[in-house]
Amino acid sequence: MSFSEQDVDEDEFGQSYEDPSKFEYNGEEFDGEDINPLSPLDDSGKPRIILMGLRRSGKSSIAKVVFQKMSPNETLFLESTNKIVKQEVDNSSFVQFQIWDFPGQIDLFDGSVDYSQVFGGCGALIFVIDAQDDYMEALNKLNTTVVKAYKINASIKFIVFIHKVDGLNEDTKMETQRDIHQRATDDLRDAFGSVPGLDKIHLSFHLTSIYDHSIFEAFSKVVQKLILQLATLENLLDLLISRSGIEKAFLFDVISKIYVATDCSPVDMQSYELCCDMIDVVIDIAGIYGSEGNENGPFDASTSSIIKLNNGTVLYMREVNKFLALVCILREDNFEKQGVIDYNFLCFRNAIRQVFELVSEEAQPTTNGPALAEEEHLDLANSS
Ligand SMILES: Nc1nc2c(ncn2[C@@H]2O[C@H](COP(=O)(O)OP(=O)(O)OP(=O)(O)O)[C@@H](O)[C@H]2O)c(=O)[nH]1
Repeated sequence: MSFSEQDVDEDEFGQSYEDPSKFEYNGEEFDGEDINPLSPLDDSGKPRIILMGLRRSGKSSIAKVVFQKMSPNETLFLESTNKIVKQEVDNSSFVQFQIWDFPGQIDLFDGSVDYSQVFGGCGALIFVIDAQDDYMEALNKLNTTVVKAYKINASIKFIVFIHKVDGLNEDTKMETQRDIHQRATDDLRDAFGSVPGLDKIHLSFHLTSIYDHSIFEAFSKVVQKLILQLATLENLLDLLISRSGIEKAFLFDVISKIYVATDCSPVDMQSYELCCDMIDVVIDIAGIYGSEGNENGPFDASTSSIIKLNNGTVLYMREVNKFLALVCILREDNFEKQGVIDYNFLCFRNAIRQVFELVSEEAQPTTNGPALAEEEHLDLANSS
């Protein structure tokens, strides 16, 4: 991306930038439709995420709270699942996939289910362990499930949700996580003798609860494992924040509040919660005061919002497309150069569009994604 001399203006800080209106991508809006950044592994066209675990561990509650906006208290009345429930996550969502919720009582060896088909097309397997219960039986089932699934499909990503941690104090939480991590990896090591390659399995562990944002955060990490262009998106966000005086930036799937990427600085739960709350506020306000004729719902490419907190922090949100929004956290003094941030955002948005356009053009995208995130391809302005 480059621009010629005559297009350049200077702002009051002596910072030069191009008229942002020129950065509409060939005058078209990037609506993100028909692009799924996740790669399908079977002929359904959507990748599959499987939820497994013992009975009453919380699997259906997770799927309903995250993707059907059920309130956590309502899950108290959920009936036990007695057959595999398949849920499509695709309406109004950038990341499209299927969730298969397995009944807790299912026996992996009773022959009633064709597991080569189930695990063969699976992208990620989430095993849910109830941290408020005795977890020895759950650990045994985790081990047999991982071994069986890995034998069928060695590319599955395995994630363990240590769930219902809302009932535990901080010390017990940490101790439970350490203990489960230790036992689960030891059990897998013991199984190494029988299955070659098992030593390469990596289990990730997340402490989760449906009563706070931890379940959204953990699900974001799961979805990110399936995004082929993740490294490229992260590099783009790193470049954006370093040039714009931003402290933290999340690229959100607006409706699910899953973040599809963030910059390389660590995520703290409070920042993530603040950004989620901002999205809720914007959706509510846009729902009330937004234009009625907007067929895309409350959001379009020109939606933006600024919230100034009384601790000198600014939350800044910009729509990337119909489904995606960038939410940034920055210091109020750095927001004085909003023109630079806006300019950089438009470069960023174009780069994102190019990443996904290239991917949708390529039948077999490469694991690293296109090399767009290199500085010479992205002429960002520098806020300092
Ligand atoms: N305290 C707490 N309770 C939870 C949490 N998640 C789920 N629950 C409760 O756990 C119970 C069981 O939840 P379900 O979602 O039905 O469990 P499941 O794993 O789908 O159960 P099966 O369908 O029998 O396999 C419900 O009463 C939920 O309200 C959580 O994060 N914290």
